[in-house]
Amino acid sequence: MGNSVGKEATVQESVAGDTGRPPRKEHEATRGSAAADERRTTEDSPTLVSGLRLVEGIVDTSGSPSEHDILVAWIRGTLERGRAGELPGNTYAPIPEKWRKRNQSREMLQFGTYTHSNRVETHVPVAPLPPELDAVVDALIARGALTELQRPDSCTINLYGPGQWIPPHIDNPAFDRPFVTVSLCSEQPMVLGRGMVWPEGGRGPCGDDERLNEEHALSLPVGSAVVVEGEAADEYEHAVPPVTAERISLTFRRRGRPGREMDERTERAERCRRRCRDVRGAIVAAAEARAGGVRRGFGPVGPIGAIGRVGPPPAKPAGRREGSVIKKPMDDDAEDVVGGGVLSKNAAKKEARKAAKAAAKERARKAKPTTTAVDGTVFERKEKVRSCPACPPDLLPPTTSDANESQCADASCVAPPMYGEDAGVPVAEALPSVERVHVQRVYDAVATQWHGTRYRAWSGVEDFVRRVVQPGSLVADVGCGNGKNLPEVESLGGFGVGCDFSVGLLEICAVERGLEVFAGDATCLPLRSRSFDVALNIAVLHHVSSEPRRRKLVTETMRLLTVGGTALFYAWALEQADGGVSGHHFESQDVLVPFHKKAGVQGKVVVTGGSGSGEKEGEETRAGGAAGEDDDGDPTAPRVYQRYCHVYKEGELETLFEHIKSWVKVNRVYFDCGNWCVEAERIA
Ligand SMILES: O=C(O)CCC(=O)C(=O)O
Ligand SMILES: [Fe+2]
Repeated sequence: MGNSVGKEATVQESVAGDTGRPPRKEHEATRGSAAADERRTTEDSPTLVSGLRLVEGIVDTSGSPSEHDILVAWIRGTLERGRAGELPGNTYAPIPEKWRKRNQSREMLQFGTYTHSNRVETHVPVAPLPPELDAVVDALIARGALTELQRPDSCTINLYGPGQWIPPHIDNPAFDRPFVTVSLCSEQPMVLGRGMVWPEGGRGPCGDDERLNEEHALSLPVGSAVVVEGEAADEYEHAVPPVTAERISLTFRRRGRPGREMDERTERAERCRRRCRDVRGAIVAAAEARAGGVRRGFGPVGPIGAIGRVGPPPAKPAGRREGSVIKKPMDDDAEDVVGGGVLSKNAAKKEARKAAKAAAKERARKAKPTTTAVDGTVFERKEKVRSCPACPPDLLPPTTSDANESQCADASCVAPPMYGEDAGVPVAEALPSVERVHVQRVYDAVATQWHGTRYRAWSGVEDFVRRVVQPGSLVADVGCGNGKNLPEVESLGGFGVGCDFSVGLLEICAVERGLEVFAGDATCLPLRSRSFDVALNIAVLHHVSSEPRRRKLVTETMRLLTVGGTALFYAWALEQADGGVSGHHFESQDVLVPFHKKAGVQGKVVVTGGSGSGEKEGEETRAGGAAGEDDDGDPTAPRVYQRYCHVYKEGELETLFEHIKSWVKVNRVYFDCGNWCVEAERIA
């Protein structure tokens, strides 16, 4: 779909105001419901919204009938079936009377998830995404509007007749970002703003705070997709002013995992997150400094669209002022709009409260010296203030004595040093060539393809995470790969820090998932002892080529934990059930397992240098072999790579914990989907 479009689609690039770069002339913007002749370009415009991208040509409008015509015919036919009561559940829902009165009476079809007034109602059945909409999703992914990881599971179809509109709202945070709206039938504007109030589809009274009057409009061409994330999704409301001609929009969203709703639990976690940010910052900064590593800020996260402010600010508010809050007429039943009326109303109040608070703070600051804590509390600077007054004690920064601790209660154990590199073994030299050539470089070379098929934590890992991670937990993912274990951690309110030696995979973690990650050797971690509540070591041990290094990896992972903290280890088993998930059969414990890189999949840049035997090995096994900077010209050519694996016999994995038994207890050993697994706890 859309691939055969003759005209080249445009993807807006970042023109975010704070970059200091002038905005590019990319797309015309129109003001609210204004006529097309009032159009201006973004070049006129000093104020920009980040987090918007426009991708044209998703649905092909050429030919007769075009893809567009066929899709529209299918939507109209489906609507008829809905009106006739032939669709399951609330796939078609009758229009609420209040909406009809305000000419908000656009009709809707919903697939995958039912929402009403912006509330997600999972108990109400609707039809799943049909193949006709799957095809649009495929086109969105093929064109890079979304990644496979962001594949939507829900779609709301809005059918607007002339004069119909959708009021300002913020899409429910239970839906992941980005979400995407595809436009059909006629080109109409979408307007973004803060504190917008549109009681009758036109602009209503706003506060006299300039920011509350901010509005930006983006014209949405037929067949295009607008991709909404970041500020555009969560800081700004969006709305569709009364349309001038029939319009159909398809809004594709992906329902986040439970816990994404703005419920009490999320807010509590958010408060804790703010308080603990300095603790986390210190740990990650230490890791970054020591590893010279890769973490958030790796680069711009894809092109960020932006549109300009259009036209002068609207007239002063017609509402009456009560204190610092503007009372607006016409917003009594605002919660009946698509959902955003509530948010609009609240946003205005919130902004006014915020302004008053900021002014009070400023007065207080001028009056006497103060310190502002991370949770926003302002303290008079009489005595030294701890920045984390209500934090659980185990989340406070380690004290000096902790920093100097001897790592192990029992001198006979292998006492882990404070930082791995304190052992005096530089990481690059310590990495055996077989691991460099047949593990690190292979993952670098196949990272994109690898990521495409492994985007979610294994269910056993997810169960463990759900059991042990609490809001505010610090979680180390040692050998984090493409970061698939950490989103669950974050959705539970935990803070994840990942480490891997494949920069190709880390780039995916940082750029696609926005995770905190750094590059390093998992047997030699630049992280402080006893600073993490939970550690994950998933599918790492089977890539370690000697028993001393396997023990070291186990020690290093356990060293990070606070006393009472737990870690989960997964490693491939020699014993694979026939037809098991991995589909592997191993002849011996130390094996090279082929990975077939498909044609057209670009490998990541390999950054590892070195001139050890590893490179030679890479050349020797070239035909079916290793990956490295010695790859021949075409990085998109199909190729078979060999990954080194040591697969574990029953009973072997737990032996790796024996040398640290005075401070580590193995609580559970089990088999899961072709892996031997250990849950271990730091007890001293
Ligand atoms: O119709 C549109 O363009 C926007 C639809 C929308 O915002 C929604 O359904 O949440
Ligand atoms: Fe929306």
